[in-house]
Amino acid sequence: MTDYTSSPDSPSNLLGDLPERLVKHTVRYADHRSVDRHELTPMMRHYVEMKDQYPHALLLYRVGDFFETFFQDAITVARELELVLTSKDAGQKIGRVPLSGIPHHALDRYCALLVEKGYAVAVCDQTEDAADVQGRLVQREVTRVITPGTVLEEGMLNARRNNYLAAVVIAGTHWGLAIADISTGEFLTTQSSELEQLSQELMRLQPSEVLVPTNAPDLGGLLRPGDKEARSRVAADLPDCLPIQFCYTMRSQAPFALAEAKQRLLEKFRVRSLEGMGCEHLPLAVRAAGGLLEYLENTLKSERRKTEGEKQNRDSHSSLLLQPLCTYTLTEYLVIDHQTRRNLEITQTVRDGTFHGSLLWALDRTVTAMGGRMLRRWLLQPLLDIAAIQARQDTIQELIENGSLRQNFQQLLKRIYDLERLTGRAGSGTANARDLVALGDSLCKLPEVAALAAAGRSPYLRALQSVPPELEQLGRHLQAHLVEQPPLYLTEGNLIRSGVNTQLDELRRQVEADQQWIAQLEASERQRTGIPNLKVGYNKTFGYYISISRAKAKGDQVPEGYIRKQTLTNEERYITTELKEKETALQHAQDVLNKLEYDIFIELRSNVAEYAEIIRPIAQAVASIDVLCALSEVAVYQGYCRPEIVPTREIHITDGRHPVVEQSLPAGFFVPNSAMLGNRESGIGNRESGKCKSNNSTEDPSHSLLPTSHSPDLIILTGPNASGKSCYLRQVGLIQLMAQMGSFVPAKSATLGVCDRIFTRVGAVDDLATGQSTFMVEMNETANILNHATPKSLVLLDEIGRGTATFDGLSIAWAVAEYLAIEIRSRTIFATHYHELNELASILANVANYQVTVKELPDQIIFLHQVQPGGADRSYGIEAGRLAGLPASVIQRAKQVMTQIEKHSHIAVGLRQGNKKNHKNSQEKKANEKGENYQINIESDDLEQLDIFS
Ligand SMILES: Nc1ncnc2c1ncn2[C@@H]1O[C@H](COP(=O)(O)OP(=O)(O)OP(=O)(O)O)[C@@H](O)[C@H]1O
Repeated sequence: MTDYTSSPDSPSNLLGDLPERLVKHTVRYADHRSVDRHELTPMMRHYVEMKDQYPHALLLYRVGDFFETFFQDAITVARELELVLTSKDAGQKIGRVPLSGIPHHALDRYCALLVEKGYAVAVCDQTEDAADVQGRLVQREVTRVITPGTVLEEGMLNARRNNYLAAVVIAGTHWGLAIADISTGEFLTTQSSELEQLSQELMRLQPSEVLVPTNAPDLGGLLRPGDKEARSRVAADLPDCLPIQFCYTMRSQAPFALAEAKQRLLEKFRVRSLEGMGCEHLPLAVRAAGGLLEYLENTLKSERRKTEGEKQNRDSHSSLLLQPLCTYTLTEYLVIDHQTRRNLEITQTVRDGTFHGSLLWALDRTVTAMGGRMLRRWLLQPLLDIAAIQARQDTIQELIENGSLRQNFQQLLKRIYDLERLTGRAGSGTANARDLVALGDSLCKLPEVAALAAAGRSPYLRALQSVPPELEQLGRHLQAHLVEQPPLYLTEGNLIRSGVNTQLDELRRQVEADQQWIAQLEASERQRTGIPNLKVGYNKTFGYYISISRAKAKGDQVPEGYIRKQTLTNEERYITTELKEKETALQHAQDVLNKLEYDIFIELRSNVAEYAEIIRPIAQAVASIDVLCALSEVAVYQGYCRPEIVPTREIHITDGRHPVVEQSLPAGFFVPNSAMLGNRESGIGNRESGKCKSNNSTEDPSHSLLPTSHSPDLIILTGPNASGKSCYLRQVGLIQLMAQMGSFVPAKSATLGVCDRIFTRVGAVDDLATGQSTFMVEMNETANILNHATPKSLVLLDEIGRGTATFDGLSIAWAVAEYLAIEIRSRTIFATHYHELNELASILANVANYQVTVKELPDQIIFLHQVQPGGADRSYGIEAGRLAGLPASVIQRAKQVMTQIEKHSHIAVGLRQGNKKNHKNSQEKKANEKGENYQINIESDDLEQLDIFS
C-alpha cells in the first residue's frame, strides 16, 4: 500500500488524484528538489541535474529500453497516461523514489498525448551505445524539446488541421497577434484595437500554445489549458481577455521589444524594411512576430535529434523554414464569432463536439491533407470580396461542367503527399528517407497536375498551369537517389540507389564480396572437413562462428585452426582467424557504407530545404484545387446551385436546405424552404422601411411574404417544438457562410448580398466555467449582437428571454426585435415560441412572420417542416406536454391558465399606442441625436393583477 511519509519534503499534494490502483510502492520523496544530491546514485544525480535545466518540461530519461521519469514527473506521467507508478532505489540513504516509464518504441505516441494535454517534454536520450560503455555512466543528452506549438513529428500532428503557435502583445486595448505553423511554414501577423476581437481571433485559430511576454519571474512556465489554479497565480501577468482553454507560455519582455523584434525579423527574412510584409506601421504586430520568432529559434536551436545513432546539430536558421511574414486584417473576412462558429456547427457539433455532423464533415471530400487543412481555413474565414468569391465559384463551375477533369484531378491528387509538411520536415532535419521518397514522387506528379490545369479557363486552374521546372528536377533527383522503399532509420544503410556515387558502389561491391565469401564458407568447409552438418552462424556476442554437432566435435574431425568459443548442449561453436578477419573487414566496410549513405541522404535533405520557398506556393495552389474539386463534387452529388453574389443587402434563397441535416436524412426527406430578407429597394441607410405602420392598419399581421417581392429585414419565425425552426435558422446562416467562402449552396437558386458578420444566439446552456447562469449568458450574447450588428449583418436568434419570467422574457424579446428592425436594420431571423411577437409585423413594415407548419390530428401532430408566410397564433407547448405523458389533470389546468392569460393580455394594443407616440417624436428625436433610447408604453391591463386562477 502507499505510505507517503509526512515528511515536509515529500509534498503529498504532488500526488494529486492519482488513482490508488496505479500506485505500486511506498516512496519517500516526491520532489527532486528536496533530496540530498550527494546521497543519490550517479545516474539519479545526473537525472536531477538535467531536470534542473528543464524545470518546466517533463523529462523523459532513457534507461535501457525505457524512457523513465522520476519524482514529481513520474507522478504526473502516471496520472496523465494512466501508467503504473512504481519506484526506484535512488541511493542507500534516500531509498525509493517515484518512477514511471514508457517503452522507447512508444515514445512518439506518449509524447503526443502529453503534448496534447499541454505539457512540454524534454527527451533525454543515450548518445552512445550502452554496450560500448563499461565502468561509467552512459552518456545522455537532451535531444528534443517538444512544446505543443513546436511539434514537427508526423505522428504528433493532426494531418487535417494546422498546429498554430501564437504570440500576443497587449497595450491598453490595442493588441498584436502573430501566428506560425512551423510544420507548414505559415507565418502571419495582425494588429487591432478591441480586446474582445483578440479572444475571438484566438478562438478561431485554436492555437496549441500562446506566448505572452510578462515580467513574471517564473519564465518558461507553461500554463496548461483550463488550469484555473495556475492561472490565478499568474493573474497579474495574464490578461483576462486571454481565454482559459489555451496553453500559455510566459516569456521575457526583451524579445518582444519593438527594436529587437523588428531587427530579428529583418535579419530572418533578409530585408531592409517590413514595408513589403505590410507591418512596418504596426508596432504591436511586429513585436508579437519578433517575439514568436525568438522563441522558435531558441527552442529549435537547442534541439538536437538522434535516431538510433543519428546525431546531428541543427542550425536554427536553416531548420526554421518560415514563409515570409504576411500581415492580415480582421476586416478582410466575414466575422464569425466563437458562439456563431459553435452554433452553426462549422467544424464540430454542439452536442458532443464531434467532427461527424459538422458543416466541415458535410463538405470535406478533399483527397489531400493539405486540402483538408485549407478547407477548414476557408470555412473559418469566408470572404468579403465579391471578385474573390466569384473566382472560386468560376473554378467550381468549371469543375462541375467538366466532370472528367474533376475526376482526373482527384485521382492524381490522391497520389500527392503533404508537400507542405514534408518540406517543413526536410528543412527542420526531421524528415526520414520515406518522407523524401514521398516528396520526390509528389513533385514528379506536378507536371501532370499542370497539364490537367492547362485545359482549364478559371482562375484557380490558370494559377496551376505552370509549375517551376526545377521542382520536377528535384523530384527526379530524389527518385534517382533514393531506393523505393527505404528503412525507417537513417543509419542502417539501404537508402541510396546504386549507380549514383562511385565510392558507394565500390564499398557495396566489397561488402557483397565479403558477404559472399561468408555465405560460401559453409559449403566449402563442409566439403573440406567432411562434416555434413557443419554450419556458419551469427550472433550479436561472438559475431560469425562455425558450429559442429557435439558428436562430431568429440572425434578428431575438428580441423586445425578452429578456435573453440562456446559450448552448447548439442553443438560446439568455433571461430577461425580468417573468418574473424573477414568479419572485421566486412563490418568496417558496412560502417563506412552506412555513413556514406547517411551523408548522401543529409545532403539530399538540405537540398530540399533550399526549394522550400518554391514548393510551398505550389503546395497551396494544389491544396486550393483539391478544395474546389471537393466543393464541386458535393455540389454535383447534393444538387447545389451557384449563388449570385450581389452588392446589396438581399438574401433571397429559393428552396434552401440544411447542408448537414439533408445529408443525415434519407434522400428526398428534407423539406426545402425559401427565405427572403433585406429589402432590395430599401438600401442601407434608408430608414423608411423600418418606420411604424399606421396604428389603425387593417393589414393582416400574417401577410404573405412569398412569393411576393417583399423582403423584410426581420422575420419572426414561430412553430411548435421540433417543427424545424432552428434548422431553418441555421440553414440560412450556413448558406450565407458557404456562399461567402465561394462554395455553391444547397438551394434551387440564391441571390445573396455580402454580409459583414453573422451573429447567432441559440439556446444557451449554463456556462459553468465562468459561473454565468443561462439567462446571463443569453443576455451577454444578445448585448454583444445589439452592440456590434450593422445593416450588413445577418442575425439569427433562436429564442430570447426563455431563462426568466415569461413577461420579462417576452418584453425583452419584443424590445430586442424592435431594436434590430428599427435601429440596426440588420437582416434577422428571430425564432420564438412567443407568438405574441407576430404582432410586430402589424406595426413595422420591415418585419414579417413566417411559421413552420404542422398538421394537427386528434391525438398527434404531424411535422410538415414547411416554412410558410404567417405566424402561429398559439404555441403547442401544452400539446407537446400531453404527448410527452403529463397527467391529464395537469394538461387540463394548463389549458385553463392559458385561457385566462390570453383573455387579459393586451400587449399589442399597448405597443401600438406606444409606437404611435414614438413615431410622433421621431422627427424631434432625429434632430436631437440618434441612438437615444426609445420608449414603449405598454398600456395593457396591469399584468401583475391578472386573476389567472379564477
Ligand atoms: N426542413 C426539414 N425537413 C426535414 N426534416 C426537418 C426539417 N427541419 C427540421 N427537421 C427535423 O426536425 C427536427 C427538429 O427540428 P428543430 O430542432 O429545428 O426544431 P425546432 O422547431 O427548433 O424545435 P424547438 O422549438 O423545440 O427548439 C430536426 O432534428 C430535423 O431532423
